[in-house]
Amino acid sequence: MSSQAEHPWAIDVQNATVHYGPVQALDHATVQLGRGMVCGLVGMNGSGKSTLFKTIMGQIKPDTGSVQINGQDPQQARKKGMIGYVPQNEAVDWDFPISVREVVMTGRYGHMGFTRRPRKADQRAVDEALDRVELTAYAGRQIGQLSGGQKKRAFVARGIAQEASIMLLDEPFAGVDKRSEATITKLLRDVADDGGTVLVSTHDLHALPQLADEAILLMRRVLMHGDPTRVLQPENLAMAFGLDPMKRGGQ
Ligand SMILES: Nc1ncnc2c1ncn2[C@@H]1O[C@H](COP(=O)(O)OP(=O)(O)OP(=O)(O)O)[C@@H](O)[C@H]1O
Repeated sequence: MSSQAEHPWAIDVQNATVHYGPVQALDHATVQLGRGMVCGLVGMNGSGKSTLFKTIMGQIKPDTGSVQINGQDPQQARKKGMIGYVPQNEAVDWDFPISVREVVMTGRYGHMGFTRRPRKADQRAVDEALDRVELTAYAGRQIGQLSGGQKKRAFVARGIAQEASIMLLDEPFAGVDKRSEATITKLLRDVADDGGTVLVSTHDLHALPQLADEAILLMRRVLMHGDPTRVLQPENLAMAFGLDPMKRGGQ
């Protein structure tokens, strides 16, 4: 990671504005994240969280501003396998005929070259990632034939096998059992402890201080970015949600 470490920010989004036709999804959003940390991304439905992820991955080019990943163009960074992504459930075709193991193996494509033929190191990385998310016994199963929590863990395993230094997770705790939540939370901490950068959107505000070192409150623009406990102060949540969502039991 020496060349990456020369750049002060792993994720550097400056003044990004994104429109879908007439809908403005991001409004001059600036997000700068360092290494060795987990950052929670909080905002109501439609506040631009998924759009921010797509912008960081280079899937969307903002109308204004700039995006750099470890000092590089985001599309290049993604091609090099720097960014692991756990999508929202809705963004995945769960009927696709692919096994859990094959999904995790797609994380190794960046390591394989043109042939995409897995070598021993790739097989080992996939085995280890499946073990860490406790899905070894489910490796041969079609990806749709897993519980909600197991599906999320499979995509987290893909990011681990990829050895991505940046992990983006879009609501990994939605519809997830406690065991999966604990496993995923621990793995994200491990990624951060290894010097990685984790950005995770969540509606579980109660768990945020345990999960994250920093938090971002998004409402098309960044309303606040800082210590999770400070960001979660009722007056800040009222700005982002209209009323105190902690009293509504999350969301
Ligand atoms: N492909 C699209 N075409 C048109 N509008 C879109 C598209 N994707 C998102 N939007 C709109 O952009 C805004 C931001 O959407 P986005 O999905 O980024 O929000 P979000 O915070 O991730 O929401 P949620 O919590 O519901 O997942 C919303 O108003 C949404 O309706």
